Amino acid sequence: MSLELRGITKRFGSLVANDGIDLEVRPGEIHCLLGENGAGKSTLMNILYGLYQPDEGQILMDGRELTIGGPRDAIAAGIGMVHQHFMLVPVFTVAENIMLGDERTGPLGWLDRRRARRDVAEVSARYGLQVDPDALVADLPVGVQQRVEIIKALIREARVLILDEPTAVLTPQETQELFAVMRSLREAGRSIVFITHKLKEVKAIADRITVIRRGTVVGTATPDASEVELAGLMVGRQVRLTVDKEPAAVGPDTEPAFSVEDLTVLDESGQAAVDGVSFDIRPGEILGIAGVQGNGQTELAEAILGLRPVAEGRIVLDGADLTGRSPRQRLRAGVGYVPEDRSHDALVADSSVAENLVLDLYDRPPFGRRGTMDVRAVRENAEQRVGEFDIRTASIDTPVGTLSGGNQQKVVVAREMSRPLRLLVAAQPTRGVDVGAMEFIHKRIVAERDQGRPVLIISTELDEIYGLADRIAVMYRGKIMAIVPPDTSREHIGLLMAGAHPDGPAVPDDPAEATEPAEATGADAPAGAQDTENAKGGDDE
Ligand SMILES: Nc1ncnc2c1ncn2[C@@H]1O[C@H](COP(=O)(O)OP(=O)(O)OP(=O)(O)O)[C@@H](O)[C@H]1O
Repeated sequence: MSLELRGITKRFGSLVANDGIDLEVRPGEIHCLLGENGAGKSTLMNILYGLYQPDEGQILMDGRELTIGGPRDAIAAGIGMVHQHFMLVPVFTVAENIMLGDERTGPLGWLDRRRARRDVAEVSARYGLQVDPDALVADLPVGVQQRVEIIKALIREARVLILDEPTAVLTPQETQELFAVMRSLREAGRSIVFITHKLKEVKAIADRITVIRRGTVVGTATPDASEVELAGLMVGRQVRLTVDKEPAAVGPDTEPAFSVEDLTVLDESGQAAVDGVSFDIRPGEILGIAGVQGNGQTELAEAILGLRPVAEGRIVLDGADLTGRSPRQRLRAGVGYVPEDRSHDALVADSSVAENLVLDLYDRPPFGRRGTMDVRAVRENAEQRVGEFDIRTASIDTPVGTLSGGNQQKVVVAREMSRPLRLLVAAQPTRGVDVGAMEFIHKRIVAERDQGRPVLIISTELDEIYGLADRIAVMYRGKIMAIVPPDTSREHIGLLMAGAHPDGPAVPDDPAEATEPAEATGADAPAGAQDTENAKGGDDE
């Protein structure tokens, strides 16, 4: 089976999202679609899956033209798609979700259930996609939910599978598991179109690479191209893939500007998601929080912003206790916040780019006064930010929800980093942005630090933590395992992330038995051989 897109053009008003794109997907290949934010990748895939109709162009399967009026036609033609935001019903089981929308299914009778469970078991076994058909989707980690989506597509006999930034929400371990599944699909002769911004992933898994820029194909590459070459092709200029920064200019005796003291935060079920966490950040210093997703980082950030109640402990900025204050008061106190889930927590999809760039600032100078917005000031600000952060949008009046994922992220970062800050808290600050935008955002974060601000970066990307952090705190099961210097080895940090003290036994579940992190690992010790030694020792075990 081979799939061909010929001369695909798609316009949204005056904006040409796809401009005569040709793409050929061969049987049994993993074809990477690479391109800067807003290049038109998702648009092209949405056309292939029937979600958008092209203005021009053809789609051919084995030389025959297809008419794809909607996803139903795409599925019938053997095309499956896994979106970034899953389309699963959380209160249903895996098997029930598989049955939904399947034309063979009646009113969810037991015969259908039995068949769905059998289908899941069969596809799971064939491609190494382990899933319990009776599990409730709501109880499954993101990586497993994604697997359910893949199984759903495979049961509908997808021969071409579209994966649009599937790894953006996965842990490194889950990414490796996904890659294993992708390889077994390739071996079985299925084709995969894979979109990602992570060049290491492209090199690890792609058979062929097509690069798109501003709606047109600008080149193709093979996985032996270097990351620098791929980055250059993507954005059309040289990109620095490492963060350029001097060590922090703060002495160990500098008074902290921001402190979290013995903080405990509960999750929805009343368990301690953040469990007695303490740390300080000095002015002009970046503290990076490393950890596998789901170890309390989200709750920590939300508590700092006042979006989640604090059960115990204090949050102090420049000597003022923020603990009891509302989120609005904290933002006004100079806390900048880039949340991990931008569409949920940071943007109003139907409001314009310009409005989103002043979301909580519109009623005070310089953007307004006593509840009234100064439209001219808001527009001027938007024009400036759009230029400065290279936000690709048809205009500043465009609803932010129609921007590409990476450009939505740039709107959030632009807003949060363009006001007078006394603390910056950024969770997954570069999620979904291209290498060029990543370089820029990293530079801005370092500039914020260099102006004397305390900065808290939460990231599941260890490369990002290493690139930015002056000290690294590792979180595991709601606790900080240790705070270590930035030249600590990956092995050492990896062990801490997995809950093991590199020079001791795993952390006991009973907090009463837990050793103080500082004692256990020499946290806060100056950078040096000791930690590397520990790491090696731990690795050998
Ligand atoms: N429904 C829509 N209405 C208006 N404009 C749209 C719509 N969907 C996409 N666009 C525009 O089309 C262009 C291409 O967007 P697309 O989402 O395809 O980019 P992308 O390459 O997937 O980017 P990213 O890497 O940021 O996800 C963008 O300028 C976007 O704003």
